[in-house]
Amino acid sequence: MIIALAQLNYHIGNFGCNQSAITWAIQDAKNRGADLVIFAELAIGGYPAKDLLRSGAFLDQCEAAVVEIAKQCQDIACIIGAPVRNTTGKGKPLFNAALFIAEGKVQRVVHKGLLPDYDVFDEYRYFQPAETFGCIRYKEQTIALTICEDLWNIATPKLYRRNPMDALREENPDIIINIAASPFSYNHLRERMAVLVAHAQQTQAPLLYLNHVGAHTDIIFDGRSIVLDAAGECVDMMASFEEDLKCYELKDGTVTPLHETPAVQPPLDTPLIHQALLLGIRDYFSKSGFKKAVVGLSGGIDSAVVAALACEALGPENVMAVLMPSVYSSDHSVTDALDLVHNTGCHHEIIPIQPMADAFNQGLERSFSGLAPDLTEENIQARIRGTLLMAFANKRGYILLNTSNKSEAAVGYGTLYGDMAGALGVIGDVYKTQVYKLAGYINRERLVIPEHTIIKPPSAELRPGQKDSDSLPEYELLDAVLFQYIENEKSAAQIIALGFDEDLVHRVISLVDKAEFKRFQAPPILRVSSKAFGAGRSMPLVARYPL
Ligand SMILES: Nc1ncnc2c1ncn2[C@@H]1O[C@H](COP(=O)(O)OP(=O)(O)OC[C@H]2O[C@@H]([n+]3cccc(C(=O)O)c3)[C@H](O)[C@@H]2O)[C@@H](O)[C@H]1O
Ligand SMILES: Nc1ncnc2c1ncn2[C@@H]1O[C@H](COP(=O)(O)OP(=O)(O)OP(=O)(O)O)[C@@H](O)[C@H]1O
Ligand SMILES: NC(=O)CC[C@H](N)C(=O)O
Repeated sequence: MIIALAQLNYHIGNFGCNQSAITWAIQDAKNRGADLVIFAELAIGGYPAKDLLRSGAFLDQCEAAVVEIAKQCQDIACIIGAPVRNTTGKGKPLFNAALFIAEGKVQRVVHKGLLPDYDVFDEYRYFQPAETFGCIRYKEQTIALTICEDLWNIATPKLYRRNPMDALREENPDIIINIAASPFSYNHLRERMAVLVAHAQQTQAPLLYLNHVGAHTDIIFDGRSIVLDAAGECVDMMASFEEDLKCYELKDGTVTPLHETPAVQPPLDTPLIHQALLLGIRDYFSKSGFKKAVVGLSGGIDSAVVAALACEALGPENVMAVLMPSVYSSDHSVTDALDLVHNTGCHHEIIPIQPMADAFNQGLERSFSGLAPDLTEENIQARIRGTLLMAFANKRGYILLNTSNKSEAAVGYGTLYGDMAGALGVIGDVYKTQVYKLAGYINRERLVIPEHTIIKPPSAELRPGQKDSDSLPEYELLDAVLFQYIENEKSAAQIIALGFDEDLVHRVISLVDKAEFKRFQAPPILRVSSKAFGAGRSMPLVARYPL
């Protein structure tokens, strides 16, 4: 049996576009002699379709799409993920299903048993879990057909009481197929491979794992679909962050790629994050119908990295950098920013903000008489910049890219309605220390991020001689504590037990907790870690904590 894996970039709710891609893949698989073509979890409709799954019209379109696909599956079979209405009258209104289509109609509907509701996942909101599990048969092969999380109950401690593979293994499957929607995070890939290898080895059967590729606002799918042999050895890995279609022959319990398979090197974190952010920016723009971006360029590292990524993702001709010096801006603020403009080839404008800051301060003079200048006036500068950038967005149809990094977002080091403005947080899940690594990687072949931008001490330049280190611990230390608190979800006591200074840990945790109100108003952030701010870290806003 020849099996094609179609790793596609879907557009949530864009049925026309998804249908064309699926039709093309079915045709391509047929041309290559495939007997079966496989598409990802909830390929019909897209993942995560969220509350669109509550719309009858959306579900009708999903059903219509399945009918169209079935018509194309006369001389080829197909497995595809789709939401399916629950007609049992019990439980949630939908199943998250894998449809097995052959001879022009849906032959079997397999329901997902384990529904993730942690981190960014919210499947119990919509779907009823499967109660029973059984293999499907096709061309004399017994296939354990599973849907993403169905394979994930092997961690200790176990997340669920059931393990669908325990039932499926009793039928001695010839192959395990897993259709997935497994979002990228740089620290998720090893875990994913370990889960798949364990199943191939336990079942002693080859495993075909098919993932989505493409970004949907914050969530980025990396593709990297995986083929394992019955010993759990990796036979092939499909393209990273790109669409791909590959064919494999399944014969006598062995799966053989029908193409050259170059050796796969274990990927490094920084190049992966770089690729993920490019795809995140590109898909946000293309799927929302925008072409051009605007960025406030300060001469600092964060805006330089965001501007460089935007130039690479969208083309420098589609990026406008706005330089907005104030009286507190150093000379190098403008010269470093101009160097980046020169290195990337993007457009730029220089708008000094002092006249506007003076006008604000004069306007407030009477109201604030007798009160010493403080953060208020500093924040006015950040808000003038935010206002000007949004004016560019409004007048010229640009999208404003936000430049806050994860360290700042964590401790609330940013001004509401000022530098926190923007449609998409490009590096909001990248700690400051990782931003430097990203800058080094962007410069790997030629100088893009100016050398001086990289070596100078970070500063908000909102008052004379200001440095980030005046108000924050050194970033190496700050990021190490933040990682333990946010990604590893450790308590203050546990972090202190790791050897960090007690006062520092309490201070950092208190800053993080107190800044929840800011993150509620922040733009969506491209998720590249296992714990990003946004949907995957849900905290109460009005509450008394730390506990
Ligand atoms: N729990 C709560 N729920 C809802 N709102 C709450 C709140 N607590 C305070 N607030 C409101 O928020 C206001 C304070 O927030 P906000 O106005 O943003 O200002 P604030 O946090 O006081 O100051 C901004 C901070 O960000 C730093 N910054 C600014 C710009 C750029 C950079 C950089 O280098 O990246 C750093 C700056 O140095 C300063 O430390 C309060 O006046 C209050 O109105
Ligand atoms: N002089 C400026 N000209 C243009 N934009 C600015 C300027 N100063 C700040 N910004 C915008 O506000 C954001 C916050 O910048 P700020 O300099 O306060 O600290 P930062 O977070 O360290 O960022 P960066 O490393 O980009 O300077 C910047 O990333 C930039 O988008
Ligand atoms: N769609 C899913 O079931 C995804 C959950 C899974 N554990 C993953 O991230 O790979």
